[in-house]
Amino acid sequence: MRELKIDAVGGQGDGVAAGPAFVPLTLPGERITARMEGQRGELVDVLEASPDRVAPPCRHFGHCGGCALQHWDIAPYLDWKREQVRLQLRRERIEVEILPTFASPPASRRRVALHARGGKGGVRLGFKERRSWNLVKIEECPVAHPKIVAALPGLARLAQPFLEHPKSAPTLHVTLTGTGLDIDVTGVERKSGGLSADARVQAAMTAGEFDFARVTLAGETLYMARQPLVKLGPAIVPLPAGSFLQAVPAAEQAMADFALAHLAGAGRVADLFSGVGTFSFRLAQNSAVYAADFSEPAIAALKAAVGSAPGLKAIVAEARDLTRRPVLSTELDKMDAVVFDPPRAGALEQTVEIAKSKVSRVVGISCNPTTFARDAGLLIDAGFKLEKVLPVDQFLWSPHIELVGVFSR
Ligand SMILES: C[S@@+](CC[C@H](N)C(=O)[O-])C[C@H]1O[C@@H](n2cnc3c(N)ncnc32)[C@H](O)[C@@H]1O
Repeated sequence: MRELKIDAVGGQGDGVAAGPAFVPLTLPGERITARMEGQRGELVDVLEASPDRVAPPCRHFGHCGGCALQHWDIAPYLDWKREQVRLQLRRERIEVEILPTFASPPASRRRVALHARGGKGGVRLGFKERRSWNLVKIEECPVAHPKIVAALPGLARLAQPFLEHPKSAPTLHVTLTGTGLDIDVTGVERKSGGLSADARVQAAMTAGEFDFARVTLAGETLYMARQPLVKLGPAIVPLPAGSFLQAVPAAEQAMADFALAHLAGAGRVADLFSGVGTFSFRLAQNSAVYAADFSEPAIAALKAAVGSAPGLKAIVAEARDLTRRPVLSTELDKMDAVVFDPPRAGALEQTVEIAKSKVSRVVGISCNPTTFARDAGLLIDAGFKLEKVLPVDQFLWSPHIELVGVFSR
C-alpha cells in the first residue's frame, strides 16, 4: 500500500502521481492510498478529497468500464478535455484558440454496444468491467438515452438465442433511430452451420414482442418491422445495418453548426469520409456537395436520401477508399472548401492532397486529437492557419474527446 499525492489526470482518465503512478478514480490535489502493481494502482482510500469530487450519478460507476470520470465536477472535467486537445496540438507546436468544450447532455447517447454472456442465472447484458474482460450487468446508465435503458430487459431476451453456441460472445450494437431500435449483433460463432433456424426464429419473435425496428446478424437482416431512419439535418436517411452514426444528436448538431459557420458562401464543398451524409445534407442547403466514403452501403443510403429533402443543391456521392485513392489535388482545385472527418487513424494521404490543392477553406473533424494534430501540421506547413478548435464531449464521462478545427489560407 502506498500513500500518494495526485498531481493531474492523465490522457486515459487516471489520476497521475510522481513516479509516475497511475490510479483510476482519483483527482488532482487529492491525497490517497493505493494498492500498486508496477506503475498502476487501485484506489484504497481518499485521505484528502478534492473540492471537485462529486457523487457519481450511476451505481455501476467504478466497476463499469464505460465511464472513467463521473466523480469529477462537470466544469473541471470539461476544462480537462479542452486541455487534452491543447496538449496534443502543442506536441505538433500548434498554438490556437480552443473554445470551451461542448458538453453533451446526460441520457442523450443513441448508440451503445452491449455485451451478452450466458450463465446459470440467465443472460447477463452489460458493459466490460474496468480493465477486465468480465462483464458488468447493467441496470441503469445515465449516459444512454432512456429508451435504450428501458429496452434492456428486451435486449437481454433478444441476446438469448445468439448464445446457443458455447464459443459465441455476442455484442449487441444498439442504435436508437427515428423508427425504433436497430440492433446489429456481432460475435456469434459462424462455424458448425452458424446460427440455427430455431435461434433465428426465436430472435425474430422476441424482436416483434419488444417492437424493435430491425435486428441484423453482422449486417444480415433477421427481422425488420420498419426501416430504421435517422434525420440528418434536412434529410431522412435509411440507416444501413452496422453503419457509423454520431453517438449524440446534440454533439452532431454542434459540430455541424461550427463547420457550416466557416463555410458560408462556398459554392462547392467536398465532404470526405462522409458516412451516410451527416454533414453533406446540411452543407447541401447552401453548397453543391461531392461526398466520398469507402462504405458502399453508406454511400447508397446517402444517395437514397437525397430526394427526402427538397430544395437542396446538387449532391454527388462516390464510394471511394480515400487512403488508397485520395481525392487528388487537381480534383479538389474545383472545390471552394473541404470537410474531412476520418476514422481514428486520421487522413494522412488525403491531407497531403488537400495541402497541395488550391482550396482555401477546410474543416477537420476528428475523434482522435493525436492524428488530427499530425494532419493539421501538414495543412499549416502548406500555408493554412488553424483558426479555432471546438472540443466536443460526445462520450460523456469517458476520456474520449472529439474536435472540430477550421482552417483558412
Ligand atoms: C468518423 S466516421 C465519420 C462519418 C460521417 N462524417 C459522419 O459524421 O457520420 C469516419 C468515416 O470514414 C469512413 N472511412 C474509414 N476508412 C476510410 C477510407 N480508407 N476511405 C474512405 N472512407 C473511410 C468510414 O466508413 C466512416 O463513415
